[in-house]
Amino acid sequence: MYNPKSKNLDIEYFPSYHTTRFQDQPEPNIAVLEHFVRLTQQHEKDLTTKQGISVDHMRYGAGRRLVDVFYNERTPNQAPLFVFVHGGYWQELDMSTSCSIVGPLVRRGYRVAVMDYNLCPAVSLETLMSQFTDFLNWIFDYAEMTNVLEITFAGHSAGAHLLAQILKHQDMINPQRSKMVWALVFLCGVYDLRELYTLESVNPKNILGLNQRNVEAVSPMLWEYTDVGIWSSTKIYVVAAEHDSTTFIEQSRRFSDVLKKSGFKSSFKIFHKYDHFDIIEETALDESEISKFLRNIRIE
Ligand SMILES: N[C@@H](CC(=O)c1ccccc1NC=O)C(=O)O
Repeated sequence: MYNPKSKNLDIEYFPSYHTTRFQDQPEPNIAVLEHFVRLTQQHEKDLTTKQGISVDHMRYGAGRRLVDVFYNERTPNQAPLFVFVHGGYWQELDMSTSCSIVGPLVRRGYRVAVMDYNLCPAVSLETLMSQFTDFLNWIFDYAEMTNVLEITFAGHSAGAHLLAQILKHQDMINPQRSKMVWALVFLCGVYDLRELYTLESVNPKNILGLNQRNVEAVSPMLWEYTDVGIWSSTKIYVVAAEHDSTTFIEQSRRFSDVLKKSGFKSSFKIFHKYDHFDIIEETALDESEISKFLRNIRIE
């Protein structure tokens, strides 16, 4: 559907097969994932032990519904808030691998919230999505309570998919809230799950709980967006990595088109040289291309 030339959808939907790194290893796809987990866990440890960053542990619900908020002694009271939603195909990864983005943003004056969520199959994808909208409510309440004036949200991969719900729930996001949202950054996401849910590799034993009837309702590419006007001051960036599959890159391109046609201020961008994983790993480096992009959003 998104890559007419593909003969193997399992490969199209497995980001680790598309890295160009670790080619000297017997299985580069396994090596890239191991490296990602090791490096991002180190990033998380370094924040508090080496970088003088403090963290408040909070929760928006039971189980894994956690929010960690990071700041340092120079963080202003009304600091802009940056919220990160991790990926892992709704079934893997957690807070310990999701804090790479924190350091450079805290050093630039942001308060950074990293959220975690209950994973499939403990919950179905539909339940996870509804718990994610509870999180959105929670974070806007938190922002209002702490006098935050400006929020940017970023989601990676499955986290970008979850984040797309912010554009749909007009009942919850009133104009006062949408005006606070400076930017939405969708990194390397999937927005149409119709091909993906049929794949045993991505959705083993249907742990996502999807079928032909509910798959469209969980596919942001297929949603109808109304009340777009309340988002007129929010910039939307749909970002893909050069070394992601054609399917992933095309999903991002088409999702940005859908948003633009619906009336949002969306732009599509391919980040050269990055793959699905180092685009996140390098958010930990103050001078990487992805870090420069993220901090320039505010002054663009
Ligand atoms: N098992 C997958 C891993 C994966 O999809 C993934 C890993 C880290 C962060 C995001 C991911 N994908 C989507 O959410 C793979 O081998 O590509």
